[in-house]
Amino acid sequence: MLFEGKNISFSYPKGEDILRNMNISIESGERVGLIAKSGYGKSTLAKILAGYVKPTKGEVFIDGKPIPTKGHHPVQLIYQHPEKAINPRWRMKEVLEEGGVFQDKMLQAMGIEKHWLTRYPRELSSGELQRFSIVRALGGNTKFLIADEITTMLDAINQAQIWKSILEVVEERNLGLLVITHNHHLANKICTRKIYLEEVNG
Ligand SMILES: Nc1ncnc2c1ncn2[C@@H]1O[C@H](COP(=O)(O)OP(=O)(O)OP(=O)(O)O)[C@@H](O)[C@H]1O
Repeated sequence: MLFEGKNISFSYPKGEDILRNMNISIESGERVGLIAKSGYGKSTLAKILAGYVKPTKGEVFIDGKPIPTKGHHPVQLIYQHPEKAINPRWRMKEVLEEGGVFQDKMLQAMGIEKHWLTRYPRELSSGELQRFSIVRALGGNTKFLIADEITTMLDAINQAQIWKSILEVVEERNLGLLVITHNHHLANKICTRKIYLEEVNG
């Protein structure tokens, strides 16, 4: 499968253009690092690619067709701040079910303890919450995964463990992965290709 953002431009109301005619493409099985300095528009691009925000110009395609707006979105975004992406009124089991049926082995791989499932988001740390948003994003219909600075709140050991588990799933299911980061070391370790947003933004 081929995932493409074509001629994407974007500006927030009353703001200047953040993205200008930029193009990006990712094939299944590729792990692409998207690197740019803070405030350059990485998270904005992530939201556009995952269908949360409509670009001012341009479109997002899978295999040459616009992505359907209904049903499970094949491109799933994991945010930097999980608390912004999780309904505070749901217990964690319901949060996970939003992504479809989840497997026990995924919970284990992400280091999620069974008794956390009956807790509310406020009863977990950000690192623990992030593990849930990763499992939710890896629901069965996901074909491409966008990880937007997802492990910045974790210590080095947990960061390595979580990335190892994500990469196992990505490889097993031949998913395409976009890793948004300003950490060159992480990108070098994980990615098969790197894109510098400053270079591709027109
Ligand atoms: N909802 C919004 N309304 C107006 N401006 C916004 C909004 N969200 C972000 N911006 C501005 O758009 C620019 C790009 O923001 P974005 O979050 O995409 O950058 P980023 O590259 O992901 O930054 P960081 O690495 O610091 O997370 C920033 O200057 C930001 O202040």
